[in-house]
Amino acid sequence: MTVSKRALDALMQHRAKKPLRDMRQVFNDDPLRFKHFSLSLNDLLLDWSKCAVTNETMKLLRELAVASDVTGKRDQMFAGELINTSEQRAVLHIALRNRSNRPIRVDGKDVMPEVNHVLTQMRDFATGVRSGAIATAGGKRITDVVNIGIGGSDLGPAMTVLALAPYHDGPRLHFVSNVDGAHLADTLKTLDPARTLFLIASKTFTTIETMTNAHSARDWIVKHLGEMAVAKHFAAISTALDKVKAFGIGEERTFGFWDWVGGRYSVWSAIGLPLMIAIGPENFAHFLSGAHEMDEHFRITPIEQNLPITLGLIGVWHRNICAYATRAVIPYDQRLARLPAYLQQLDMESNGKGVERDGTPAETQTGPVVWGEPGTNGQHAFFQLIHQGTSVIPVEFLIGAQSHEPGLPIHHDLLMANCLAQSEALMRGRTLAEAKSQVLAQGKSDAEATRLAPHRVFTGDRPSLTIAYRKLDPQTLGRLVALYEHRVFTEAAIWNINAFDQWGVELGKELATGLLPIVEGKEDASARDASTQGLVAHLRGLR
Ligand SMILES: O=P(O)(O)OC[C@H]1O[C@](O)(CO)[C@@H](O)[C@@H]1O
Repeated sequence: MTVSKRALDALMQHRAKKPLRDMRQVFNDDPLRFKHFSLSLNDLLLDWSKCAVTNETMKLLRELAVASDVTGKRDQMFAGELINTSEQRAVLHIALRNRSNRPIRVDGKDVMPEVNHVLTQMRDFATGVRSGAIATAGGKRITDVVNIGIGGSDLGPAMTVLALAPYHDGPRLHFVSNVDGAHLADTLKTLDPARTLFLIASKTFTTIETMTNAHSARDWIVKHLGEMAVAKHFAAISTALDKVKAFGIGEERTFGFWDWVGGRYSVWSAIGLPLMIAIGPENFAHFLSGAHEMDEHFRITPIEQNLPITLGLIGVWHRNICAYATRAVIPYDQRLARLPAYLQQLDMESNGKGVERDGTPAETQTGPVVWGEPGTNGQHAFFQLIHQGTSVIPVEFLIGAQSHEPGLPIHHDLLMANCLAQSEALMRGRTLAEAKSQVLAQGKSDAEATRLAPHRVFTGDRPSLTIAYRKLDPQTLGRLVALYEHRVFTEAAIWNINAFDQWGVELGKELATGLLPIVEGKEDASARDASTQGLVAHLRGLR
């Protein structure tokens, strides 16, 4: 048995002793509970006091972190070691926001000069587009920028552009990701080709969705403005510079990055160009600084005070010890509406793994299902199940103290009150006796109250944690995203899995390639399974 397995077993035995039963009582007994189970980095606070953990739990979780060598693995990442072992790659998104400029080496070579070079190239381009100095083929100002990409080449910029809408003073941004022609068609309908710039974002420049959308966008420009216009209406972001060239995009409009940047960790690279165009280079630099601040915290802070490590340990507690299969991320911040989708890729593509780093089957459960929607909307949809359903779902609330809407103060007060009320309700619950007296207070008979009360019982003791910050500004967003990245890292380190490959997306891609000629009617489906054959026949019959 490995050391970390032993540490997990110790946690299992600890929980079997039911260290905490009634969270209401726990809070009554310990007025300092919030103080003991919260941490902060400047104004960013993590409160996990409403999770069913004790000092002993935290001690055992920290021992698990030590047994799993979380800090040793973290140091390997920061040192540029090839920790993505199935692809023999370093993992250095932290270099992209290394505002200290401390040398970071891969194979002995400092990557910072290249990182800074691309940042300068991005800044010049973004400034030119924003000021009008970089214009379209007809000399017109660019009013609309369309990012064509998918996965990490879409979610990062799309999530952050929405999150930082109050700082958006550049051209309008649009995001096309789905190969469904509806996505591109609906976007193009709103645009003037003479004023539109396309950014083709693809790490590999081979992703079928992106390349199909890119070619269709190219056809649209050629149809309206002619072949010569392509050079002025396209730019590319990729690690595959030869493929970009073959597409017809010039070197001066190509923004590179490197194989040590994973797609889902790439918003800090040139993939963040749409964000920089939207909010300007200075605000983009604040976004990077926020992440760098979290990196430094993660890199040097002891486990006990380390926010990402603590968040990861709580994740492991819920996933492995309490056996909760999912976790919900509920930002009480409408502009973080795409954060759950972003975190789904970050978390589930990183930690949805069935084998350990050496290829042997994982010894424990790995990544949970991550899902969510902004509050308060979620309250009127799925919160019923979170409060009274038969599955326990740990919730992660995010809330800012200040909004960007000073003219609507009551809205933010209501938002905060709702966020706090939800976590309180999950923790406190409502007993049968309380439910019954509530019904009685409404003037119902005792018999009626006895009949209705069970429907109004909330078991309580449902775990949630809250991440609170001053305001969703670029710096804060940078900190938040980096916090979640390092949380995913911490969990992967404990599960001993490689968080930086994604072989699980390959099979579907390969089969789609084989199915295309069948869907097109160029090949027959007889070699496929009966279900696939039946579906092909049905769909083709309806065409
Ligand atoms: O940027 P690319 O190479 O087009 O890839 C897009 C996405 O596809 C994946 O490789 C698989 O879904 C993601 O990891 C990546 O973010």
